[in-house]
Amino acid sequence: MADLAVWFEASGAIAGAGGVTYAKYKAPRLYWAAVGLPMTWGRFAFSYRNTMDVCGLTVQPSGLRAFMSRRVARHEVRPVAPKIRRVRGTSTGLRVTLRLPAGLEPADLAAASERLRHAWGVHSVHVIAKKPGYVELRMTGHDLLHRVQMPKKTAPLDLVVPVALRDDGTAYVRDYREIPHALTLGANQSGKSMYQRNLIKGLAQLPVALVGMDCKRGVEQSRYAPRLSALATNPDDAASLVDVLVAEMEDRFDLLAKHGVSDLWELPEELRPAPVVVLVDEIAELFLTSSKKDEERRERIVTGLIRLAQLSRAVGIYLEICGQRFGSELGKGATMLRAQLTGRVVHRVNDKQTAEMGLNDVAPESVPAACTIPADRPGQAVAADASGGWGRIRTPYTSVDETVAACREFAHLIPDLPALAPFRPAVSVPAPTIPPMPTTAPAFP
Ligand SMILES: Nc1ncnc2c1ncn2[C@@H]1O[C@H](COP(=O)(O)OP(=O)(O)OP(=O)(O)O)[C@@H](O)[C@H]1O
Repeated sequence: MADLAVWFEASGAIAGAGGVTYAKYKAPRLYWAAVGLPMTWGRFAFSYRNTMDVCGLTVQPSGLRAFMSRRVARHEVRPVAPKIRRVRGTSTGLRVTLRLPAGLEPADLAAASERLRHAWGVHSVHVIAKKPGYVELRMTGHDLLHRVQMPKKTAPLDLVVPVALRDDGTAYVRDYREIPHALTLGANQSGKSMYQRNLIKGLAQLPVALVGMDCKRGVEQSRYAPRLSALATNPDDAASLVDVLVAEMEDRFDLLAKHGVSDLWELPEELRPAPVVVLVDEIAELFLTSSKKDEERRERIVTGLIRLAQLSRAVGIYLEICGQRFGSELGKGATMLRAQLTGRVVHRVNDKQTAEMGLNDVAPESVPAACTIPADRPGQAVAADASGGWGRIRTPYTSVDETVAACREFAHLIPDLPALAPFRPAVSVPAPTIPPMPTTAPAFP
């Protein structure tokens, strides 16, 4: 009888351990909520003081404090660690707000983040400077970019579009008012189109005009035609479209001058023209030339794009440029245009030089991260901007059908911009579903 009880206990324990291991790999969120979070919280609380000590994240106490400790409390003077202000568990990790003592700065904690992650047994530790004197440690329990699940309550709003997930569990958003122009780079099959697809799905829901330039005969963008205000599918049309956009920009500046304001957003709402987002699919196609005539066209396009990139932010025209490479090999004007595109997203690249083209001028320390994106992680990228900040992101998988459905659903949001009307793409109406032929003759009464 006793043997039977031991056998039941042992098999129960083995089944439990098996279940926990299974959950760890197959249902990491569940595992984190049930096992990972309480264990990590406990380990953090128990070892915080010592970990800070051994990681060199403490400072010598001030003279007064040392005096008080020795004379009043009569105990040994200990170095001072950051004070814990708040600890909060989330569905993917643990967040800790710390008050820094004088002498420590956020960069000190960021430099020790690899040591902290090992000490507390978590997947990653990110250090975010919240306000002067405070930092937030964002720990994640597992690799969130393995299977991307966007945080709840992320929806496009104003001119902010959630496009991907950051590896600290927050949403990576494309905020056009903060970073007006951006460049997305990556090798073949690295996930550039998926990035654009997520972006278009989000932008489709906002009251903005979407302008496509896809000189690969429109294979990528023509399916989004129901929501596009304009589409150019060859370099000649692209040149004319760029001319129209430059003229639109000049008209908008006239409008600003007439009302004595310097920015589109300062205009009263009823007078404010709709923002325009220009999505260029493969930038190299606009730079290529094979004859003298092509060179004139290229000059027109490049000069127009540079003017837009330099001036159009104030009038609500934004550039979103995508390509495999974007360097001086594209010829005159390429690096000048690139310098104006201050938002950067670099997917897997074939060579270090491409990563440097995308990141060296904004966040050079992120180049190694872009060079080590594995080939089996399409959609993963390094996102950086002119503030010097950077991070790892990955887009969620979004099918073409989902984006096309969003374009159809929000087709009524296409703003009225007469200048773009000649470039409005024809929308193919889906063929009506014909009911199958009856196999037997209908029964007549
Ligand atoms: N975030 C993601 N999650 C899962 N699969 C993805 C993700 N992003 C891209 N993929 C897949 O990777 C493949 C390549 O993606 P995509 O077409 O976006 O790459 P690309 O860089 O545009 O390629 P190309 O330059 O050859 O057109 C596709 O099969 C796509 O479904």
